[in-house]
Amino acid sequence: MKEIVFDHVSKAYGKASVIDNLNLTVRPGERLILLGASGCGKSTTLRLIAGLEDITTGSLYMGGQKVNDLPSGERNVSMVFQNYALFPHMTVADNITYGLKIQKLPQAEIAARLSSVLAMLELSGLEDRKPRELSGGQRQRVALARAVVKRSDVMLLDEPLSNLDAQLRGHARKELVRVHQAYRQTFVYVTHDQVEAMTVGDRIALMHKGRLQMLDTPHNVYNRPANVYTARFIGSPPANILPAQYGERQLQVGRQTVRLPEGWCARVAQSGSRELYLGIRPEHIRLEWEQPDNALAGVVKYVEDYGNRRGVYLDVEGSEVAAICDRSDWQTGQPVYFTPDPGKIHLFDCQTTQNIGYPEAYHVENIYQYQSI
Ligand SMILES: Nc1ncnc2c1ncn2[C@@H]1O[C@H](COP(=O)(O)OP(=O)(O)OP(=O)(O)O)[C@@H](O)[C@H]1O
Repeated sequence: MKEIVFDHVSKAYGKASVIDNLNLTVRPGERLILLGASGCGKSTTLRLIAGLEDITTGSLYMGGQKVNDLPSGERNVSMVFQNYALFPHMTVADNITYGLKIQKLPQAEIAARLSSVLAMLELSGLEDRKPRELSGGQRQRVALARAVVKRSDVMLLDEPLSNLDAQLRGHARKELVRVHQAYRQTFVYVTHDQVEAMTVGDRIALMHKGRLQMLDTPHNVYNRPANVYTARFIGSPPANILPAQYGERQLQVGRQTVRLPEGWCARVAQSGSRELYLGIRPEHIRLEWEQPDNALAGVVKYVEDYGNRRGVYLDVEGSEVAAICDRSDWQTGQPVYFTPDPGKIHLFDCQTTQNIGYPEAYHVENIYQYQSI
Protein backbone atom coordinates (compact mmCIF):
# COMPACT_ATOMS: atom_id res chain seq x y z
CA MET A 1 0.00 0.00 0.00
CA LYS A 2 1.41 3.33 -1.00
CA GLU A 3 0.30 6.92 -0.72
CA ILE A 4 0.41 8.87 -3.98
CA VAL A 5 0.81 12.64 -3.81
CA PHE A 6 0.41 15.09 -6.68
CA ASP A 7 2.09 18.31 -5.62
CA HIS A 8 1.27 21.18 -8.00
CA VAL A 9 1.48 18.85 -10.98
CA SER A 10 0.87 20.19 -14.48
CA LYS A 11 1.10 18.42 -17.79
CA ALA A 12 1.16 20.05 -21.20
CA TYR A 13 1.61 18.75 -24.73
CA GLY A 14 3.42 21.60 -26.42
CA LYS A 15 1.34 24.65 -25.53
CA ALA A 16 -1.79 22.65 -24.75
CA SER A 17 -2.31 22.33 -21.00
CA VAL A 18 -3.91 18.99 -20.10
CA ILE A 19 -3.44 18.88 -16.30
CA ASP A 20 -3.44 22.22 -14.52
CA ASN A 21 -1.85 22.49 -11.07
CA LEU A 22 -3.15 19.21 -9.65
CA ASN A 23 -2.90 18.81 -5.88
CA LEU A 24 -4.23 15.44 -4.84
CA THR A 25 -3.36 12.82 -2.24
CA VAL A 26 -4.43 9.23 -2.83
CA ARG A 27 -4.47 7.54 0.57
CA PRO A 28 -2.73 4.18 1.04
CA GLY A 29 -5.12 1.32 0.27
CA GLU A 30 -8.08 3.45 -0.79
CA ARG A 31 -10.13 3.20 -3.97
CA LEU A 32 -9.89 6.63 -5.52
CA ILE A 33 -11.98 7.35 -8.59
CA LEU A 34 -10.91 9.83 -11.26
CA LEU A 35 -14.24 10.93 -12.72
CA GLY A 36 -14.98 13.41 -15.48
CA ALA A 37 -16.20 13.98 -19.00
CA SER A 38 -14.24 12.81 -22.04
CA GLY A 39 -10.98 14.70 -22.49
CA CYS A 40 -10.81 16.13 -18.94
CA GLY A 41 -7.42 14.51 -18.27
CA LYS A 42 -8.32 11.37 -16.30
CA SER A 43 -6.24 8.93 -18.35
CA THR A 44 -3.34 11.36 -18.47
CA THR A 45 -3.38 11.54 -14.65
CA LEU A 46 -3.28 7.74 -14.50
CA ARG A 47 -0.45 7.60 -17.04
CA LEU A 48 1.55 10.09 -14.96
CA ILE A 49 1.30 7.71 -11.99
CA ALA A 50 2.29 4.76 -14.18
CA GLY A 51 5.27 6.70 -15.51
CA LEU A 52 4.02 6.40 -19.08
CA GLU A 53 4.04 10.22 -19.43
CA ASP A 54 6.48 12.83 -18.13
CA ILE A 55 5.38 15.51 -15.70
CA THR A 56 5.81 19.03 -17.10
CA THR A 57 5.98 20.87 -13.74
CA GLY A 58 5.43 19.88 -10.11
CA SER A 59 6.27 16.72 -8.18
CA LEU A 60 4.76 13.27 -7.88
CA TYR A 61 5.47 11.18 -4.80
CA MET A 62 4.76 7.48 -4.22
CA GLY A 63 5.27 6.07 -0.75
CA GLY A 64 7.15 9.25 0.18
CA GLN A 65 9.60 8.94 -2.72
CA LYS A 66 9.70 11.51 -5.50
CA VAL A 67 9.14 9.52 -8.69
CA ASN A 68 9.19 12.17 -11.44
CA ASP A 69 12.24 10.53 -13.00
CA LEU A 70 11.67 6.93 -11.87
CA PRO A 71 11.16 4.62 -14.88
CA SER A 72 7.75 3.00 -15.22
CA GLY A 73 9.12 -0.51 -14.58
CA GLU A 74 10.47 0.51 -11.17
CA ARG A 75 7.25 2.00 -9.80
CA ASN A 76 5.64 -1.27 -8.73
CA VAL A 77 2.27 -0.50 -10.30
CA SER A 78 -0.04 -2.71 -12.34
CA MET A 79 -2.55 -1.52 -14.89
CA VAL A 80 -5.86 -2.74 -16.25
CA PHE A 81 -6.81 -1.22 -19.60
CA GLN A 82 -10.20 -0.71 -21.20
CA ASN A 83 -9.35 -3.09 -24.07
CA TYR A 84 -7.73 -5.58 -21.62
CA ALA A 85 -4.58 -5.83 -23.81
CA LEU A 86 -4.39 -9.64 -23.44
CA PHE A 87 -1.88 -11.58 -25.55
CA PRO A 88 -4.12 -13.38 -28.09
CA HIS A 89 -1.74 -16.29 -28.72
CA MET A 90 -1.26 -17.10 -25.01
CA THR A 91 -3.52 -19.16 -22.76
CA VAL A 92 -5.32 -17.62 -19.79
CA ALA A 93 -2.70 -19.05 -17.42
CA ASP A 94 0.20 -17.71 -19.50
CA ASN A 95 -1.43 -14.29 -19.80
CA ILE A 96 -1.88 -14.10 -16.04
CA THR A 97 1.60 -15.33 -15.13
CA TYR A 98 3.60 -13.63 -17.91
CA GLY A 99 4.74 -10.73 -15.71
CA LEU A 100 5.71 -13.07 -12.87
CA LYS A 101 7.89 -15.16 -15.21
CA ILE A 102 9.60 -11.99 -16.44
CA GLN A 103 10.26 -11.14 -12.79
CA LYS A 104 11.78 -14.65 -12.47
CA LEU A 105 9.71 -15.63 -9.44
CA PRO A 106 10.12 -19.27 -8.33
CA GLN A 107 7.85 -21.76 -10.15
CA ALA A 108 6.10 -22.79 -6.93
CA GLU A 109 5.31 -19.18 -6.06
CA ILE A 110 3.93 -18.55 -9.56
CA ALA A 111 1.74 -21.66 -9.37
CA ALA A 112 0.41 -20.71 -5.92
CA ARG A 113 -0.45 -17.16 -6.97
CA LEU A 114 -2.08 -18.41 -10.17
CA SER A 115 -4.33 -20.88 -8.42
CA SER A 116 -5.32 -18.32 -5.78
CA VAL A 117 -6.25 -15.66 -8.34
CA LEU A 118 -8.09 -18.16 -10.59
CA ALA A 119 -10.25 -19.13 -7.64
CA MET A 120 -10.77 -15.52 -6.51
CA LEU A 121 -11.95 -14.43 -9.95
CA GLU A 122 -13.89 -17.59 -10.78
CA LEU A 123 -11.62 -18.50 -13.69
CA SER A 124 -10.73 -22.02 -12.55
CA GLY A 125 -11.12 -24.48 -15.43
CA LEU A 126 -10.46 -21.81 -18.09
CA GLU A 127 -6.68 -21.66 -17.67
CA ASP A 128 -5.90 -23.44 -20.97
CA ARG A 129 -8.21 -21.34 -23.14
CA LYS A 130 -7.08 -18.53 -25.45
CA PRO A 131 -8.66 -15.06 -25.04
CA ARG A 132 -10.79 -15.54 -28.20
CA GLU A 133 -12.45 -18.52 -26.52
CA LEU A 134 -13.68 -16.37 -23.60
CA SER A 135 -16.71 -14.14 -23.12
CA GLY A 136 -16.22 -10.38 -22.61
CA GLY A 137 -16.75 -10.72 -18.87
CA GLN A 138 -14.23 -13.56 -18.63
CA ARG A 139 -11.64 -11.56 -20.60
CA GLN A 140 -12.15 -8.66 -18.24
CA ARG A 141 -11.56 -10.97 -15.27
CA VAL A 142 -8.36 -12.33 -16.86
CA ALA A 143 -7.09 -8.75 -17.31
CA LEU A 144 -7.91 -8.06 -13.68
CA ALA A 145 -6.26 -11.34 -12.58
CA ARG A 146 -3.10 -10.46 -14.50
CA ALA A 147 -2.89 -7.13 -12.65
CA VAL A 148 -3.81 -8.55 -9.23
CA VAL A 149 -1.35 -11.44 -9.40
CA LYS A 150 1.59 -9.04 -9.45
CA ARG A 151 0.68 -7.92 -5.90
CA SER A 152 1.99 -4.47 -6.67
CA ASP A 153 1.50 -1.56 -4.28
CA VAL A 154 -0.67 0.38 -6.69
CA MET A 155 -3.33 -0.76 -9.13
CA LEU A 156 -4.32 1.59 -11.95
CA LEU A 157 -7.57 0.87 -13.77
CA ASP A 158 -8.55 2.79 -16.91
CA GLU A 159 -12.26 2.32 -17.67
CA PRO A 160 -11.90 -1.43 -16.95
CA LEU A 161 -15.61 -2.21 -17.27
CA SER A 162 -16.66 -0.09 -20.22
CA ASN A 163 -16.62 -2.99 -22.70
CA LEU A 164 -19.12 -4.97 -20.64
CA ASP A 165 -22.91 -4.78 -20.97
CA ALA A 166 -24.88 -3.12 -18.18
CA GLN A 167 -25.75 -6.34 -16.32
CA LEU A 168 -22.20 -7.72 -16.36
CA ARG A 169 -20.87 -4.33 -15.33
CA GLY A 170 -22.98 -4.38 -12.17
CA HIS A 171 -21.57 -7.82 -11.29
CA ALA A 172 -17.99 -6.79 -12.16
CA ARG A 173 -18.22 -3.68 -9.95
CA LYS A 174 -18.93 -5.86 -6.91
CA GLU A 175 -16.13 -8.21 -7.93
CA LEU A 176 -13.64 -5.35 -8.15
CA VAL A 177 -14.51 -4.18 -4.67
CA ARG A 178 -14.18 -7.76 -3.38
CA VAL A 179 -10.74 -8.12 -5.02
CA HIS A 180 -9.66 -4.83 -3.50
CA GLN A 181 -10.81 -5.89 -0.07
CA ALA A 182 -8.77 -9.09 -0.41
CA TYR A 183 -5.51 -7.39 -1.48
CA ARG A 184 -5.91 -3.79 -0.22
CA GLN A 185 -3.72 -2.22 -2.89
CA THR A 186 -4.04 1.50 -3.55
CA PHE A 187 -6.59 1.68 -6.39
CA VAL A 188 -6.78 4.58 -8.80
CA TYR A 189 -9.72 4.01 -11.09
CA VAL A 190 -10.69 6.06 -14.12
CA THR A 191 -14.28 6.24 -15.29
CA HIS A 192 -16.72 8.67 -16.86
CA ASP A 193 -19.64 6.69 -15.40
CA GLN A 194 -20.93 8.28 -12.21
CA VAL A 195 -22.78 5.14 -11.07
CA GLU A 196 -19.47 3.25 -11.24
CA ALA A 197 -17.74 6.09 -9.42
CA MET A 198 -20.35 6.15 -6.67
CA THR A 199 -20.44 2.38 -6.13
CA VAL A 200 -16.73 1.56 -6.41
CA GLY A 201 -15.09 4.66 -4.91
CA ASP A 202 -14.05 5.37 -1.33
CA ARG A 203 -13.52 8.89 -2.66
CA ILE A 204 -14.11 10.60 -5.98
CA ALA A 205 -11.86 13.18 -7.63
CA LEU A 206 -14.04 15.01 -10.15
CA MET A 207 -12.05 16.65 -12.96
CA HIS A 208 -12.97 19.19 -15.61
CA LYS A 209 -10.60 20.53 -18.26
CA GLY A 210 -7.54 19.28 -16.39
CA ARG A 211 -8.60 20.79 -13.07
CA LEU A 212 -9.76 19.10 -9.92
CA GLN A 213 -13.29 20.27 -9.09
CA MET A 214 -13.93 18.30 -5.92
CA LEU A 215 -12.32 15.51 -3.92
CA ASP A 216 -14.55 13.78 -1.41
CA THR A 217 -16.68 10.75 -0.59
CA PRO A 218 -19.49 9.75 -2.98
CA HIS A 219 -21.99 10.90 -0.32
CA ASN A 220 -20.47 14.38 -0.05
CA VAL A 221 -19.93 14.80 -3.79
CA TYR A 222 -23.65 14.15 -4.22
CA ASN A 223 -25.05 15.95 -1.19
CA ARG A 224 -22.52 18.74 -0.71
CA PRO A 225 -21.32 19.67 -4.20
CA ALA A 226 -18.39 22.07 -3.86
CA ASN A 227 -19.39 24.07 -6.92
CA VAL A 228 -21.84 24.40 -9.77
CA TYR A 229 -19.85 22.09 -12.05
CA THR A 230 -20.03 19.24 -9.52
CA ALA A 231 -23.77 19.77 -8.90
CA ARG A 232 -24.41 19.68 -12.63
CA PHE A 233 -22.19 16.67 -13.33
CA ILE A 234 -23.47 14.36 -10.60
CA GLY A 235 -27.04 13.01 -10.54
CA SER A 236 -29.43 11.90 -13.24
CA PRO A 237 -31.04 14.22 -14.10
CA PRO A 238 -28.40 16.50 -12.52
CA ALA A 239 -29.14 19.32 -10.07
CA ASN A 240 -31.23 22.24 -11.36
CA ILE A 241 -29.35 25.53 -11.33
CA LEU A 242 -31.34 28.79 -11.39
CA PRO A 243 -29.88 32.32 -11.44
CA ALA A 244 -31.09 34.22 -8.35
CA GLN A 245 -30.45 37.49 -6.52
CA TYR A 246 -30.40 37.84 -2.75
CA GLY A 247 -31.82 40.84 -0.95
CA GLU A 248 -34.09 41.61 2.02
CA ARG A 249 -33.97 38.06 3.30
CA GLN A 250 -35.33 36.63 0.11
CA LEU A 251 -34.23 35.17 -3.19
CA GLN A 252 -35.46 36.67 -6.38
CA VAL A 253 -35.73 34.18 -9.25
CA GLY A 254 -36.78 36.10 -12.35
CA ARG A 255 -39.93 37.97 -11.32
CA GLN A 256 -40.66 35.60 -8.43
CA THR A 257 -39.43 35.69 -4.84
CA VAL A 258 -39.07 33.15 -2.04
CA ARG A 259 -38.17 33.92 1.57
CA LEU A 260 -35.04 32.38 3.06
CA PRO A 261 -34.88 31.21 6.70
CA GLU A 262 -32.55 32.90 9.18
CA GLY A 263 -29.74 30.32 8.83
CA TRP A 264 -29.45 30.86 5.10
CA CYS A 265 -29.67 34.66 5.42
CA ALA A 266 -26.72 34.60 7.83
CA ARG A 267 -24.65 32.40 5.51
CA VAL A 268 -25.40 34.52 2.46
CA ALA A 269 -24.57 37.70 4.42
CA GLN A 270 -21.28 36.13 5.57
CA SER A 271 -20.35 35.18 2.02
CA GLY A 272 -20.94 38.72 0.79
CA SER A 273 -22.52 37.29 -2.38
CA ARG A 274 -25.65 38.81 -3.84
CA GLU A 275 -25.68 37.27 -7.29
CA LEU A 276 -26.24 33.56 -6.76
CA TYR A 277 -27.24 30.30 -8.33
CA LEU A 278 -29.99 28.35 -6.60
CA GLY A 279 -29.33 24.61 -6.85
CA ILE A 280 -32.02 21.97 -6.25
CA ARG A 281 -31.89 18.27 -7.03
CA PRO A 282 -34.85 16.96 -9.08
CA GLU A 283 -35.77 14.45 -6.36
CA HIS A 284 -36.03 17.27 -3.80
CA ILE A 285 -38.76 19.10 -5.72
CA ARG A 286 -42.34 18.28 -4.67
CA LEU A 287 -44.68 19.58 -7.33
CA GLU A 288 -48.15 20.79 -6.39
CA TRP A 289 -51.13 21.94 -8.43
CA GLU A 290 -52.34 24.52 -5.90
CA GLN A 291 -49.97 27.34 -4.99
CA PRO A 292 -48.56 26.76 -1.47
CA ASP A 293 -46.84 29.39 0.67
CA ASN A 294 -43.40 30.60 -0.39
CA ALA A 295 -43.41 28.71 -3.70
CA LEU A 296 -41.95 29.12 -7.16
CA ALA A 297 -44.29 28.69 -10.11
CA GLY A 298 -43.54 26.95 -13.41
CA VAL A 299 -45.23 25.39 -16.40
CA VAL A 300 -44.89 21.73 -17.43
CA LYS A 301 -42.95 21.45 -20.71
CA TYR A 302 -42.65 17.68 -21.09
CA VAL A 303 -42.69 14.48 -19.08
CA GLU A 304 -40.35 11.46 -19.24
CA ASP A 305 -41.68 8.13 -17.98
CA TYR A 306 -39.08 6.09 -16.06
CA GLY A 307 -41.49 3.23 -15.39
CA ASN A 308 -41.69 3.62 -11.61
CA ARG A 309 -41.40 7.42 -11.59
CA ARG A 310 -41.74 10.40 -13.90
CA GLY A 311 -39.28 13.13 -14.81
CA VAL A 312 -41.33 16.31 -15.12
CA TYR A 313 -39.55 19.18 -16.90
CA LEU A 314 -40.77 22.70 -16.18
CA ASP A 315 -40.12 26.18 -17.43
CA VAL A 316 -39.39 28.39 -14.43
CA GLU A 317 -38.65 31.98 -15.43
CA GLY A 318 -37.01 30.83 -18.66
CA SER A 319 -34.85 28.12 -17.01
CA GLU A 320 -35.54 24.41 -17.36
CA VAL A 321 -36.19 22.66 -14.06
CA ALA A 322 -36.43 18.86 -13.72
CA ALA A 323 -38.49 17.26 -10.97
CA ILE A 324 -38.81 13.56 -10.15
CA CYS A 325 -42.37 12.62 -9.23
CA ASP A 326 -44.40 9.53 -8.37
CA ARG A 327 -47.64 10.85 -9.87
CA SER A 328 -48.29 10.27 -13.56
CA ASP A 329 -51.12 12.72 -14.32
CA TRP A 330 -49.08 15.70 -15.53
CA GLN A 331 -50.21 17.69 -18.57
CA THR A 332 -48.01 19.76 -20.86
CA GLY A 333 -48.81 23.45 -20.32
CA GLN A 334 -50.10 22.85 -16.80
CA PRO A 335 -49.08 25.47 -14.16
CA VAL A 336 -47.35 23.86 -11.13
CA TYR A 337 -45.68 25.04 -7.91
CA PHE A 338 -42.95 23.95 -5.53
CA THR A 339 -41.55 25.29 -2.30
CA PRO A 340 -37.73 25.06 -2.20
CA ASP A 341 -36.85 23.04 0.93
CA PRO A 342 -34.24 25.10 2.84
CA GLY A 343 -32.63 21.90 4.10
CA LYS A 344 -32.13 20.58 0.58
CA ILE A 345 -31.20 23.62 -1.53
CA HIS A 346 -27.71 24.84 -2.40
CA LEU A 347 -26.63 28.42 -3.02
CA PHE A 348 -23.58 29.07 -5.18
CA ASP A 349 -21.72 32.33 -5.63
CA CYS A 350 -22.31 33.48 -9.18
CA GLN A 351 -18.70 34.62 -9.73
CA THR A 352 -16.70 31.82 -8.12
CA THR A 353 -19.46 29.17 -8.57
CA GLN A 354 -18.53 27.86 -5.06
CA ASN A 355 -21.19 26.43 -2.77
CA ILE A 356 -21.52 29.03 -0.02
CA GLY A 357 -23.29 26.51 2.24
CA TYR A 358 -20.20 24.32 2.65
CA PRO A 359 -17.11 26.47 3.06
CA GLU A 360 -15.52 23.50 4.85
CA ALA A 361 -15.49 21.72 1.49
CA TYR A 362 -12.46 23.84 0.61
CA HIS A 363 -10.04 22.96 3.38
CA VAL A 364 -6.70 21.40 2.55
CA GLU A 365 -7.91 17.82 1.99
CA ASN A 366 -10.34 19.03 -0.59
CA ILE A 367 -8.24 21.38 -2.65
CA TYR A 368 -10.06 22.23 -5.81
CA GLN A 369 -10.10 24.81 -8.53
CA TYR A 370 -13.37 26.26 -9.62
CA GLN A 371 -14.45 26.88 -13.18
CA SER A 372 -16.75 29.65 -14.23
CA ILE A 373 -19.77 28.30 -16.05
N1 LIG B 1 -0.13 12.46 -26.66
C1 LIG B 1 -0.96 13.52 -26.68
N2 LIG B 1 -0.65 14.62 -27.39
C2 LIG B 1 -1.46 15.70 -27.39
N3 LIG B 1 -2.62 15.78 -26.67
C3 LIG B 1 -2.97 14.72 -25.95
C4 LIG B 1 -2.17 13.54 -25.90
N4 LIG B 1 -2.78 12.65 -25.07
C5 LIG B 1 -3.92 13.26 -24.64
N5 LIG B 1 -4.03 14.50 -25.16
C6 LIG B 1 -5.13 15.45 -24.89
O1 LIG B 1 -5.19 15.64 -23.51
C7 LIG B 1 -6.55 15.80 -23.09
C8 LIG B 1 -6.86 14.82 -21.98
O2 LIG B 1 -6.79 13.50 -22.49
P1 LIG B 1 -7.10 12.24 -21.57
O3 LIG B 1 -6.96 11.01 -22.43
O4 LIG B 1 -6.32 12.31 -20.33
O5 LIG B 1 -8.64 12.50 -21.23
P2 LIG B 1 -9.70 11.54 -20.55
O6 LIG B 1 -10.37 12.35 -19.50
O7 LIG B 1 -9.08 10.28 -20.13
O8 LIG B 1 -10.71 11.30 -21.75
P3 LIG B 1 -11.48 9.96 -22.23
O9 LIG B 1 -12.52 9.68 -21.18
O10 LIG B 1 -12.10 10.39 -23.54
O11 LIG B 1 -10.46 8.87 -22.38
C9 LIG B 1 -7.40 15.61 -24.33
O12 LIG B 1 -7.77 16.87 -24.81
C10 LIG B 1 -6.48 14.91 -25.31
O13 LIG B 1 -6.80 15.25 -26.63
